[in-house]
Amino acid sequence: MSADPTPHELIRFDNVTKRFGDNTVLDNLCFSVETGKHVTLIGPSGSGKTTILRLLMTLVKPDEGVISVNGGRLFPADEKEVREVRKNIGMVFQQFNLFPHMNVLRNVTEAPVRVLGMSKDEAAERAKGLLDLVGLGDKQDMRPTQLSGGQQQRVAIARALAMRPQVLLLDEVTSALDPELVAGVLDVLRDIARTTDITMLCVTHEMNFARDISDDVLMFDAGRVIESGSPEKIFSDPEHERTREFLGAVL
Ligand SMILES: Nc1ncnc2c1ncn2[C@@H]1O[C@H](COP(=O)(O)OP(=O)(O)OP(=O)(O)O)[C@@H](O)[C@H]1O
Repeated sequence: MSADPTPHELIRFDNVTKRFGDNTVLDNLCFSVETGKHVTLIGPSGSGKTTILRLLMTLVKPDEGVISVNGGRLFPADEKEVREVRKNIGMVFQQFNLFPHMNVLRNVTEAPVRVLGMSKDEAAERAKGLLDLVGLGDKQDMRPTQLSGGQQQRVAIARALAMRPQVLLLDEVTSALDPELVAGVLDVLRDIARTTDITMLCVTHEMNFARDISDDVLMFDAGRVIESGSPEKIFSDPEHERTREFLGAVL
């Protein structure tokens, strides 16, 4: 298989292997995500889903293989190329990791001003639009500690979007939230999926959410994609025994 992405492929993993010591977490993994699509990774705990997102954020490096994003290389690549390619990628983590000493508006404007060189006025104007989008237009002067976990996570979503990424990585973004706060965050993400053209790659245990927003669902097991398809196909008529077992346990 050629390691060059086609024009429609925003993300491409070619024979990517990642080991932690003796533990082969990703095993010659191949998959791609087309521009504008919403793709969800599902699978048992420890199957390597979060590791995929961490590779895309360059928080860890693969041992072998090629990772491409938007036609550029993340691996193997020199630092300059990695910096350029990384600008296409935003991520929301389980923990919101907001800057506690900055108010909500500044949390959203800080990176566009510092990293993209955006003027403070332009960054503030865009941030206000994004805070409206996540339902927090009236909270811009608050500190993160004055907000609920769900509100903090919505600020983290606005902060990721403020960098104008082409792809948004979502790593179990509701798993640290109290149950009553989950729906508000997922509704915001559903809106973003519906109203923007951003590409999304999600790891989630929220199967109804996955069913709602996904164009494609990839089922992982032991570091490989064992089955992929539309949510209708994967959730209603899975082919693989491991997928049936997994869905039987979580649905
Ligand atoms: N920094 C690390 N050092 C050592 N082992 C690691 C590290 N990060 C992940 N692992 C191991 O890699 C495997 C895959 O982890 P990963 O977090 O990608 O799985 P996951 O599918 O996202 O699981 P979960 O659904 O529980 O979050 C696990 O066995 C984990 O212990």
